[in-house]
Amino acid sequence: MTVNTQPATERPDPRAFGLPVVEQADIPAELRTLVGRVHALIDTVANTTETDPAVLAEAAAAVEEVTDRLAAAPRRQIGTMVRRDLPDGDSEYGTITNIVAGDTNPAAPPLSLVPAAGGGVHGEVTLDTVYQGPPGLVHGGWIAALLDQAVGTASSLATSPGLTARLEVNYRRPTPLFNPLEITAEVERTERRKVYVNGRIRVNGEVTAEATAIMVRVEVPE
Ligand SMILES: CCCCCCCCCCCCCC(=O)SCCNC(=O)CCNC(=O)[C@H](O)C(C)(C)COP(=O)(O)OP(=O)(O)OC[C@H]1O[C@@H](n2cnc3c(N)ncnc32)[C@H](O)[C@@H]1OP(=O)(O)O
Repeated sequence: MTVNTQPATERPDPRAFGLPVVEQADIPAELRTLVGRVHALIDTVANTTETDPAVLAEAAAAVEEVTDRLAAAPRRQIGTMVRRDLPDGDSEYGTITNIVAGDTNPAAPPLSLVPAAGGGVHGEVTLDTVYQGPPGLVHGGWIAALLDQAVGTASSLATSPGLTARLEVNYRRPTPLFNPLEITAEVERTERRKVYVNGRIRVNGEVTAEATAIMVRVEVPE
């Protein structure tokens, strides 16, 4: 079995594919604050018991006004990437609106995956009712999404970026909302362009879901 790990320097630069790159450090603090406030708005709207039509109409008009004001500026190009410095001195790219870990996506949970001391990646996130499936529990699709992101990031950092060809999730226990979820993933082995990766979510040290995945590394044109 070959572990065919490419050094980080061979990772493709998204600019070579015509994708704009934003430095994470250059994202304005005020935009981050706005993203957090909009997430709070989503959570609040999803849970409000307000029924007064005047209050609801006023809120909708206020949101529309802010949306129109921000829409006056050009939208980002689809596929815009963000380059992040990692604690180990390496760096990674990800789409800036990635639904699981995008810096500017108010629907994304505040998940940051970083290299783990023993290899692979780890991150921690606490989910609110925006991600609810069964009462008080994280939606199974979102559990898969978190694991997909973790195995994809582990594969990308250990080798080079790829697409998920296969993801098998084993839901062992309910994954609760409002509890810190510890997410880890690591590469098991590599065969040509296929990267076999394992990941899991733990709550209070107990595994609630685990995944095995095959990532297929994207071919970079010469
Ligand atoms: C630029 C910078 C980007 C930075 C990104 C940061 C990432 C962050 C993390 C993001 C995380 C989020 C991630 C997401 O959300 S990724 C989004 C969800 N995934 C997709 O949309 C993928 C859709 N599928 C495809 O595009 C193609 O099928 C792929 C690309 C996967 C392969 O098509 P391609 O034509 O390229 O390759 P090939 O057919 O020559 O096959 C090559 C090898 O692979 C083996 N194989 C193929 N399929 C399967 C399968 N289903 N099970 C088992 N094995 C499979 C195949 O047998 C062969 O093996 P071998 O003959 O060598 O033994």
